[in-house]
Amino acid sequence: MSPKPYDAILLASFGGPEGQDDVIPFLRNVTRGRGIPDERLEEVATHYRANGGVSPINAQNRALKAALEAELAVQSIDIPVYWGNRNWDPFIQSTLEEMYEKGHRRVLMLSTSAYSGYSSCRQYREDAGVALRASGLEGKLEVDKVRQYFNTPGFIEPSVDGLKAAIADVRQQLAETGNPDGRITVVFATHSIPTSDAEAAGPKDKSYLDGVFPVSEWKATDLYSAQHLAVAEEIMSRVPEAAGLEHTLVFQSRSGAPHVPWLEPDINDAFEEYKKDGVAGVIVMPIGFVSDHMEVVWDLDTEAKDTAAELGLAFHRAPTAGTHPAFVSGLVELIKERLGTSTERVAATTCGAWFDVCRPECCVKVMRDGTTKPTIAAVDAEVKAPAL
Ligand SMILES: CC1=C(CCC(=O)O)c2cc3nc(cc4[nH]c(cc5[nH]c(cc1n2)c(C)c5CCC(=O)O)c(CCC(=O)O)c4C)C(CCC(=O)O)=C3C
Ligand SMILES: [Fe+2]
Repeated sequence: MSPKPYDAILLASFGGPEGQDDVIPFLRNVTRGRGIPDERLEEVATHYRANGGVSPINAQNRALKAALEAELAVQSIDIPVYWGNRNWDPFIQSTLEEMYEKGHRRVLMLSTSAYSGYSSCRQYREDAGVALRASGLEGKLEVDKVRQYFNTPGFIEPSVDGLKAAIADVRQQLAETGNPDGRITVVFATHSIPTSDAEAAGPKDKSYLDGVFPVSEWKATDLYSAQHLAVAEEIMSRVPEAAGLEHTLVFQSRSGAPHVPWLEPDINDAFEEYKKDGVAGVIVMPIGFVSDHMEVVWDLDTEAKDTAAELGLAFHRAPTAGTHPAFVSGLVELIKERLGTSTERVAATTCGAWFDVCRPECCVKVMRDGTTKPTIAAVDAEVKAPAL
């Protein structure tokens, strides 16, 4: 897409509760209209309750916002960063209203979500589309979106550092238990999603992917999984110490009704299989996430770690990108790309730079009433940019 003089950045994220009283209202916001059983909500509430009702995600987003502001200042790029969430205060709609009141007219949205898919990409486009419509700012405030960045060097590099440290740690753990040559599996972990969402990920007409991520390169699976597999392979190839280690992609944090199929295997079930196969240690690489939020500290550092301990597997969980300097400067590169001050569209992996503007019916989700929600940042977006 041709560059534009954006006048503000919207850091868009998931949001999380900030105290015990927020937990249930937050979970209701997340699951509204999605058929998540009450028992699952009660179960997830206990993860937040154990942490004082506070999700780590908001502090992590405040830190990311500060790190982006600092890097923009170092590079003398004069553009303010605002923050808004899908599920908790400050909500995307109130942030967009504030931005408009302060005089901004061309906003570039940057989300804390790296891959294609409904929850990861399209739902952020809907959040903005719905907010513009509900606030009456449709046609008055332009909101575009930074491309999905799973396969940018800035997203990959923190995991390269993390994998190196993890291998050293697990080797040490195994040596201490008298098994220095024990088999290690590198387990790349991401959020499970319904298989129907995985199949709908990316442009509906897959021929749009020719020259970006041709179907011939991800024949065996869906686009969401294929993007993760490409990232996993790229990380493995950048770590010489990982040569000879096996690696897999697993899924975590499944919700939804039991009869609805979600991507598998679950990380805990996978650990049992590895144990049976003679694996001695696991390295968990949480590549599906951008910060060490609740899905990481609970589902991986608590549940999966416990499973590993019960099975007698050595365990190490690598950090997410967080505020790693390579990640922060990589995000600034993506902003510069859209401002037109950097012309290089960087991409790592066999997959090329993703779309700035989504192709028709990308990651489409039809609601229960048969309609789709208003979106931005797509060739078929319902909410049009104003003629400025
Ligand atoms: C792909 C994906 C990402 C990764 C990409 C991205 O980062 O965007 C992600 C991130 C996150 N998911 C999070 C939390 C939750 N996700 C839930 C439910 C769901 N997630 C889904 C998918 C994803 N989720 C889906 C298909 C559902 C079913 C309901 C629905 O279709 O919406 C529920 C409901 C209860 C439950 O069943 O778990 C909660 C509480 C938090 C915040 C953590 C914190 O508070 O620190 C974060 C960053
Ligand atoms: Fe989630």
